[in-house]
Amino acid sequence: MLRCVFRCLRTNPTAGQRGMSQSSLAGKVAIITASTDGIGLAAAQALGRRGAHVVVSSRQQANVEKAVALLKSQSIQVTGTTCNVGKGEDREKLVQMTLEQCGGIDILVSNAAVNPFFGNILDSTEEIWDKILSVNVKAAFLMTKLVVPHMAKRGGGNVVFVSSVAAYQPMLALGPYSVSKTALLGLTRALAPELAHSNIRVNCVAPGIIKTRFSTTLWENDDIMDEFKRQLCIKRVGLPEEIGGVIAFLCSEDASYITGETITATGGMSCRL
Ligand SMILES: NC(=O)c1ccc[n+]([C@@H]2O[C@H](COP(=O)([O-])OP(=O)(O)OC[C@H]3O[C@@H](n4cnc5c(N)ncnc54)[C@H](O)[C@@H]3O)[C@@H](O)[C@H]2O)c1
Repeated sequence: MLRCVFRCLRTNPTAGQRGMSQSSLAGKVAIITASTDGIGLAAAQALGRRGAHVVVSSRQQANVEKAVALLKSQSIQVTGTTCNVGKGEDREKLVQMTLEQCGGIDILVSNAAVNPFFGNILDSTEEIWDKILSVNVKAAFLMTKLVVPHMAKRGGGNVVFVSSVAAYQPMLALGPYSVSKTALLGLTRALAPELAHSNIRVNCVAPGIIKTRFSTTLWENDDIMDEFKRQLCIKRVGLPEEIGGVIAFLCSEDASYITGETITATGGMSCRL
């Protein structure tokens, strides 16, 4: 047993043992879904600044082109394509293009999400549930399933799901969306033990209220924000880069002993299931 452990340590040295910065992602290839704006774009910037080649995507070609130009202007290695994560052929195209243009896949950040419904949960329809679960949960799993064999070929990798503080305490009028985000906590825990054998870590980040287009109705409303601030230790809305940094940490060797976990980044809101 001990001999096996030592052999393992010899064949899998940590970044520190290899003498490189543990937060460096040089040579890594990272796919980030819905990454032309908001938290996805901030994650691409954080991963790219640490040396990863980032593959950005979203549904609109014009948005992809804009994000690629921005990242290039920041000296980040970047490739872009359109991808609707709800469509199987788009997911496959994204993976195929990454393999052809970047030679492999080391990181997946599953960030895309929709929320087409505000209201009492009992007023939500089957169509709404299908849409929310399909994009927010099923596509996250199916993207993971597609990239895992390619990560395994490279000797390991990292998957990060983007959940929400709403996973812990469903937000008023956001019942189905909140439930989809709770499902991602479960998906993280279900995948981590299976993928540990392939040296793939699976983690999740649960942001609080972050200033992006997605949450405009929350942070633009003073009454809602006053109520939220009462629950916060850090009395302000979060910024996309404050989540991008957490994602990059989870994908780095600094987090080499972390898997199956969700990191909450909420400005100190209490999060308990
Ligand atoms: N902003 C917040 O306060 C907040 C808080 C907690 C969690 N989140 C989560 O962070 C993630 C990113 O959101 P954001 O706040 O950066 O907003 P955002 O609007 O910039 O990002 C969401 C993106 O998902 C994209 N998207 C939706 N359906 C898609 C599909 N089928 N295929 C591809 N892309 C699709 C949208 O076009 C949009 O660009 C989401 O998962 C969201 O649930 C956001």
